[in-house]
Amino acid sequence: MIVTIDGVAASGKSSVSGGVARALGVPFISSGLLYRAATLLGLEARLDLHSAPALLAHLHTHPLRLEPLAQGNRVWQEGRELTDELHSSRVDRGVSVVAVLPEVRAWVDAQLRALPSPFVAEGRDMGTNVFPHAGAKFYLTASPHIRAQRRAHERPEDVPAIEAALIHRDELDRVQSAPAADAVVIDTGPLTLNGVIQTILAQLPERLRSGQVPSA
Ligand SMILES: Nc1ncnc2c1ncn2[C@@H]1O[C@H](COP(=O)(O)OP(=O)(O)O)[C@@H](O)[C@H]1O
Ligand SMILES: Nc1ccn([C@@H]2O[C@H](COP(=O)(O)OP(=O)(O)O)[C@@H](O)[C@H]2O)c(=O)n1
Repeated sequence: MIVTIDGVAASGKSSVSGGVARALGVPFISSGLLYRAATLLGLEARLDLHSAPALLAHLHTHPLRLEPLAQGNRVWQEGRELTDELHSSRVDRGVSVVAVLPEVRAWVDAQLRALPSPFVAEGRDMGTNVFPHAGAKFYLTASPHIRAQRRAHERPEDVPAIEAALIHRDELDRVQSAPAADAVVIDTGPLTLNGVIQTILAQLPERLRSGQVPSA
């Protein structure tokens, strides 16, 4: 069984998915980390981030591995852990350029679909494109200002600069960020993190909530 939690940048996808996954006793998958890792490798190798052939050739010679641990996902490039470097402002700025490339999206999708279920998957297109047959789908939103206030605890820039960057990234990500028609949309603005987690758990089918998560 797969639960998808999509949404806009800094809407709480990763924190909420972690809480929901822990409550269900399953792993969660942060798809955005693969886009971030591809971007980091591209920046380090001074590649043109608009060039899918250059990026994919580099990814083939420098394979990435997503480790979907319950306490937080990690990304490895062979023996090197990239996780701590994936949330820098320079990766934030480049990632939407990389994520718009269909060839890169196909590369990420193939890695995600190869992971064994059950799990909670979070990102932009988990419920629409990657796992359209998921057992339950959610989509998180919040105003740009609230999201910038939250992210200000995690970035060196001030709230107005973060808000402007989030609005810009929302626009670049717009195509792959549409909610699934059958997703439950949750405005996280008035809710605490735990409030969002409980809202989702309360809306899951009973067979999932009871912790009896089937493997397919
Ligand atoms: N409902 C909420 N209320 C308050 N803070 C939240 C809420 N949801 C998430 N946060 C905080 O906002 C920040 C961004 O959340 P995160 O899970 O990284 O979002 P995303 O994965 O969508 O980018 C984190 O510091 C997280 O603790
Ligand atoms: N399923 C996904 C996940 C992320 N992404 C891209 O990866 C970027 C980073 O996503 P993320 O979920 O790690 O980070 P935030 O947008 O939550 O800050 C997004 O801005 C998108 O460009 C995507 O296109 N599709």
